[in-house]
Amino acid sequence: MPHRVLVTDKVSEEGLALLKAEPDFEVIVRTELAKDVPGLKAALREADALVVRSGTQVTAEILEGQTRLKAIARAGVGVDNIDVPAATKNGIVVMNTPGGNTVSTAEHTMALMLALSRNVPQADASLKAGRWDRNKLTGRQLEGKTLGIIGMGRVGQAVAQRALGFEMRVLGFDPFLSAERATELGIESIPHLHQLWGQCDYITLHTPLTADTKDLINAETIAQMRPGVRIINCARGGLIDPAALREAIDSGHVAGAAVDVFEPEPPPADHPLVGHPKVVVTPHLGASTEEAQVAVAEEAARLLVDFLARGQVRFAVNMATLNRAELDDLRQYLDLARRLGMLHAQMDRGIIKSATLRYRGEVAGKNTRLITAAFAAGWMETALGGQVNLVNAEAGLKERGITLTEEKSTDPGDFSSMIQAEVETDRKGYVASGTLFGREFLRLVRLGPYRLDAHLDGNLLIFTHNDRPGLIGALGTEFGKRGVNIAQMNVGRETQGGEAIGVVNLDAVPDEEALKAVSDHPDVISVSFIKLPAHGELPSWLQL
Ligand SMILES: NC(=O)C1=CN([C@@H]2O[C@H](COP(=O)(O)OP(=O)(O)OC[C@H]3O[C@@H](n4cnc5c(N)ncnc54)[C@H](O)[C@@H]3O)[C@@H](O)[C@H]2O)C=CC1
Ligand SMILES: O=C(O)CCC(=O)C(=O)O
Repeated sequence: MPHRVLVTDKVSEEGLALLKAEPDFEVIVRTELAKDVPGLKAALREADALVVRSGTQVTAEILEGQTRLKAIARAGVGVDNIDVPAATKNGIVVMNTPGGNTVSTAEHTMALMLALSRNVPQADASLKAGRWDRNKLTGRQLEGKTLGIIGMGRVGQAVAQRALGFEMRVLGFDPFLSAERATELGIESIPHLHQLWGQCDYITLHTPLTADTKDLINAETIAQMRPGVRIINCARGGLIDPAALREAIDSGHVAGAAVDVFEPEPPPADHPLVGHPKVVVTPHLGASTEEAQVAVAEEAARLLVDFLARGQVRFAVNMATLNRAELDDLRQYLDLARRLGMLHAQMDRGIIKSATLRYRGEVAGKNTRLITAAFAAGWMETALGGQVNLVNAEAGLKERGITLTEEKSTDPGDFSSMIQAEVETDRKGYVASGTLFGREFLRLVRLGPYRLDAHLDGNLLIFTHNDRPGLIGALGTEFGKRGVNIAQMNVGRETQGGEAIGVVNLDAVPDEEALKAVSDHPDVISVSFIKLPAHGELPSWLQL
């Protein structure tokens, strides 16, 4: 089946051409679905990936129960139009294309700053209306003025460089802006936002919209600003309380504003800022240049080709970056951790509270975060089936209040690599450890207090028992009578004649009667039947 990519916003032809040129890709452009929730939901049931800009709202309702959809590529930076937690919950990777539209957005910010300072839109409108209003339209120079930049990421830094070219004094506020980087850029780093407001002639916003940045510009922060300040927003509409800004412009405290972004988009006709004579507005044009649109569309296309055809994850906002080589290197460990998770899930030892993954030896030097995620995926797979994978497993455990902890030691111990998973429940903790023999064979080497060497695949019958002669033979007879062949058998004990554990790999699933016959044996203490994937059988998220 070809990889089907659905595109619901207008993206440049160059990006679509890259996707269409791939041998096993089918591209369907349906921009009318951007505003059609039931239509989009239905179309996604038949799609492997979705490409959007900011026009499509990808809500939890749309993502719920999507089993074929694997990836969403945002041709742009902001993913606030995508419900990322809902995507994570449904195992969908969300990727964006940072960088491709940085310069365009920074240039648009400068264009708005200049237009605002020199009354360009008002002058244009007045001359076209037949007036020659030279006296009314006197502006201000940027040179020597202080610009405050909130959000010193890609766009913020690009704006800083351009503003320095206009000989402005530039102040930057960003929790991730170090004093060294600020010095390198030639700007001043402001440690606390409250120190920035009163110093600026211009304030420009370049942060994402988050709970912290929502209504960052409000009546209270505006009151701390210098009279005559001008405000520019090319980031997200929700960063400004529009009613508060309008009031401050009307009172003269704020000299004017330039706004490219709104909440919602398009803004309603009675939006407090849109019709105001001292506000310059553009319809979310920051990234709308030929160059930026080609760059982000091509990058989005490359992200999807890399992901769907080559198993490489780049610029994911809800998953650790994983490339093919890393996946190839980690695959056996991921498989081992997943099987340990599946084993724990089926042991039925009370209500799960937490798990600790201990990595020893060579594996401790690998990307254990992913291996832990694979354990979590295996752990929840029995309960949640195919809905769970590397993207959503850890978040799924967190949602359920279960904590995952990692411990690492490069000391190899008895094996060159060992993964130990200890699960704590309301009853007691339980440990299972696994290792790799060669590159291919997954072994269970510890279960509870017992050392073992059991195959970690297929049908496993695990039974604790009194270490007495005759039990193993009796068990073989019971299974033999029912035509269930024993493929492997492994026994572990702490002391001769004490309590012991047996792990039997069976060629077929034993029926209830066979299991009952085993548990009824006077020397058997407990019996668990565990179903693991066959040797070499991988879930789709490990087959990329
Ligand atoms: N108008 C348009 O067409 C475009 C708008 N954008 C928007 O511009 C914004 C910035 O984009 P990029 O620079 O590419 O993103 P970025 O991720 O490179 O930079 C964002 C910066 O904001 C900082 N930040 C987060 N919370 C903050 C807070 N409370 N106070 C101060 N700084 C904070 C982060 O530390 C980060 O350095 C995003 O919201 C993006 O969606 C980006 C491109 C085009
Ligand atoms: O797709 C667009 O033009 C919007 C770009 C944007 O806002 C972003 O990249 O965050």
